Formats: sequence, C-alpha cells, structure tokens
Amino acid sequence: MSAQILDGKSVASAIKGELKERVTALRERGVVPGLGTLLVGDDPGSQWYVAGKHRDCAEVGIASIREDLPGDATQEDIEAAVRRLNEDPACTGYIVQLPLPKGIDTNRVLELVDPDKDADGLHPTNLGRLVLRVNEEVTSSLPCTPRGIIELVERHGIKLAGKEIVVLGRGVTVGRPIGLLLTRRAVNATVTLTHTGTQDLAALVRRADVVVAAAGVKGIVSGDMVKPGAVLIDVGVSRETDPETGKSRVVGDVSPEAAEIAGWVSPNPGGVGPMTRAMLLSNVVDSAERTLAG
Ligand SMILES: Nc1nc2c(c(=O)[nH]1)N[C@@H](CN(C=O)c1ccc(C(=O)N[C@@H](CCC(=O)O)C(=O)O)cc1)CN2
Repeated sequence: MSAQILDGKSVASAIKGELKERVTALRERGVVPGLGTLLVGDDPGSQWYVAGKHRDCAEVGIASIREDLPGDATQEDIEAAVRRLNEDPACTGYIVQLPLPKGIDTNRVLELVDPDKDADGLHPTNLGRLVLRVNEEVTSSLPCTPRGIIELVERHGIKLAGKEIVVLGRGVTVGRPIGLLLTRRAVNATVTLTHTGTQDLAALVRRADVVVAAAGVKGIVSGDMVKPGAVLIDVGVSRETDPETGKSRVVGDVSPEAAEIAGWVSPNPGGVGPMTRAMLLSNVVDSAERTLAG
C-alpha cells in the first residue's frame, strides 16, 4: 500500500485564499501590508524563489518591494540595502534571500534586520523568543519552512503531540529552528536533530514516527530506514538531469522505496516548498494585524 500525500500545493492555495480575505480587511482599515525582498546575485534558483514571492504577493493583495543587487555587491552595499528596507514605511516585513554570495558575513546582515520587520523569523531576537517563550504564544514571525511543515501536517489531521520526530540536517532555515517549534508546549513532540556527525542514522530514523528530511542528499532516507506507516516530510532539494527529457529536475531526500513504506509523504516538489511561500505571506499578514491590535 503506498503512502497518502501531504499535498502542499492545495493547502498553500487554501491558505492564500484565507490570506486574501484578511488582507482585504486590513486594507479597509487603512493598513497595507508590504513584503520586501533583498536578492544578491544571479543564482537562478534564488531568482525563481524571489519572483515567486512577488507573484504570491500580487495574488493576495500584499504590496511588494524589491532590492536587487549584483553578485559583486560588497558587505557595505548589502547592509545599506537592509537599512533602506528597515526605513521604508511601505515595507512592513522583508526577507534577505539566502544563501548570500561567498565572502559575505550572513549573520551580520541578518542581525541588522529590524526584528519587527523580520518576515523570515531568522533574526536572533525572534529565534531567542522561541527559546524563551516555550509555554506562551510567540508574537513575532516564525521561520517559514518549519512553520509550513507543522501547518501541512496538522491540516491533514495528523497530531504531533508525543510523537518521536527525527530531523536530518542542521541548516539555519529548517533543521535548527524546527526543533524549537516542535518542542514548544503547543506542539509537544520529542525531537532528535541529526547531522553529518551523527552515528547510526538508520537506527534513529527507524524509531521515528515522523521524519523531517532536510539534508539535501538525494534519497538519503532509504526504504530500510523507515518504520512502516511513518510520516515523511521531504524538504531536501537536489537537482539532476531527467534522463528522458534532458531537463533539470528537483529530487528530494526521500527515496521512492521509503515513500512506499510510509503512511504519509510530502511530495518534492509540491509539498514543503509551496508551504514555505504561504507561511512567508502569513508572517507578513500576522504582523500587519498585530499593528492594529496595538
Ligand atoms: N531567506 C530565506 N532564504 C531561503 C529560504 C527561506 O525560507 N528564507 N528557503 C529556501 C528557498 N525558498 C524560499 O526562499 C523556497 C524554496 C522552494 C520553494 C518551492 O516552492 N519549491 C517548489 C519547487 C521549485 C523547483 O522546481 O525548483 C516546490 O517545492 O514545489 C519555495 C521557496 C532557501 N533560501
């Protein structure tokens, strides 16, 4: 029996429908949410993601602001663009598209973002709130991919409380922050964060009720590693040439054999990616609504 699909495309589309109504209500009260993006360089993937974010904004009625810099922009150029976005009143929230080019101090750039405009939830103040407010509602942006994963699972009626969750990968946008979200009292899961130094990954994954695979290694979650019926969230992105069409295609961390054994699996593409985009819009709308609540 093959796994049921965690359909990120259709959940994201439903969320965008809900956001459109909330944006209309905000505009009626004189609040226009505006998402800014800062893109440095001409990496085709990053350009595609940023273009998608602006298309999403147009779809739900959020204004959008772009800061595009060439690949040879200096640390000072990038920091100046961050300051412009901090000061622009039309920009109510923004992201710095990652990764930044080699040689740029990413942490220094992220720390300069106004925490109240941090639509990615990656500013140290906002990550710190996740640590400190473990029992309370967090009233700042949450990292988009982790938030999207939880929303995707919960909107399919799957409960995470008490579940054993194994995360593969300790990256800043997924692996590290997702543990903070999943172990909050409101979610109440138990998390093991694995990485390249982990010994006997297979044994850990085999125990997991839920696997969040964000290693970026094609097929790293193999069939023999998965507990029958487990929930597999495929986040990792690798690219390869499709032998039939000759075109580049995305492949995930979950092997087709693992997906057969699972109870639920998120397709890749079509699972976590669209949810990441929808959560960015949610962060911007949530934060605009907070300004009205005072
Ligand atoms: N500042 C940030 N940078 C990056 C983040 C992030 O959350 N904040 N995450 C990724 C890139 N990303 C958003 O920025 C992103 C990745 C993938 C998708 C998506 O919809 N993917 C499609 C497939 C696309 C393809 O074929 O290439 C899917 O999964 O269906 C959206 C956003 C790194 N940088």
